[in-house]
Amino acid sequence: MTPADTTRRSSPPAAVVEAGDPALVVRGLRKSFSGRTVLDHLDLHLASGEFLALLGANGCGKSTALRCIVGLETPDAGTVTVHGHRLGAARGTEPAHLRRQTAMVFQQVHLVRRRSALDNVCAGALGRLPLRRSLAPILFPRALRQEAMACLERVGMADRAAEPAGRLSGGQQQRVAIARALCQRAKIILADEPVSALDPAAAEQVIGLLAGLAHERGLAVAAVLHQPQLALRHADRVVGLLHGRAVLDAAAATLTATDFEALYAPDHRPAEQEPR
Ligand SMILES: Nc1ncnc2c1ncn2[C@@H]1O[C@H](COP(=O)(O)OP(=O)(O)OP(=O)(O)O)[C@@H](O)[C@H]1O
Repeated sequence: MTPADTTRRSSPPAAVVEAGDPALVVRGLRKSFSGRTVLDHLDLHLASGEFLALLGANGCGKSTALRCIVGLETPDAGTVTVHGHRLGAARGTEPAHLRRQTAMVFQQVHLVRRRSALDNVCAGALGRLPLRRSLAPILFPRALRQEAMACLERVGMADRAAEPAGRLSGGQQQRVAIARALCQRAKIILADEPVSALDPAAAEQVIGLLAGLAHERGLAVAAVLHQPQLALRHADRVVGLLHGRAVLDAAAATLTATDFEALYAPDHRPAEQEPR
């Protein structure tokens, strides 16, 4: 099967179409590092209520795509539109409430290990707290603590709220990181390999949780995965990247494991390029 054979442009699920404007639209995203093309006119869209799995071989540009979308990298070209608002290429210029609409969850959870799970979740709201309130956890308002506890409840971690994050298992820490994204009140969650360090049961739980947040809360959720079977079980739609381009974009229900072979075929792995 050639990469072209894997290309399927299908409509998103009916519920997604009814949700109206996509939460996130990426058009023509390009990014090079030292003259080496990593993203090559990448197009991507994500609707509210949709759980999208982003797959592809090591080095095909998945993380770079998410990092460009949230502004951790500056794309060379292309546009990112969040809920109808086009974000600037030089990020940080858009209103803070727009920036907060998108939260990123990483494989490395970036929790403060010695602080409680609850404090870590409260930290998701720092961007909307007055500065003096955000300086010390003891100043977190009561209402915020209640909201953070509700977020922990949603991810099944309320009973560990007082536990230092560093004492939790990898899967539990990942769930706390997702609760922190909820406390940010993000409408879009982008998860970069959220389960790569987890055992199969914990991975299933975390991916099921992300899918649930999309389907039950109407969040737009995209996760980079290295497990096609997880994607097939939980995702509404799968996008496959090859050399920084989306070569597969199809409803998960229409795919089988063989549809992913071209993404991982050795001769299709990113080659060392001559700088352009
Ligand atoms: N800041 C950077 N500077 C230079 N090169 C980078 C930088 N970030 C990423 N790259 C390169 O861009 C390419 C794509 O990296 P990226 O992390 O996006 O791939 P990926 O698809 O997420 O891979 P993996 O599945 O291994 O995490 C790689 O060759 C990587 O070395």
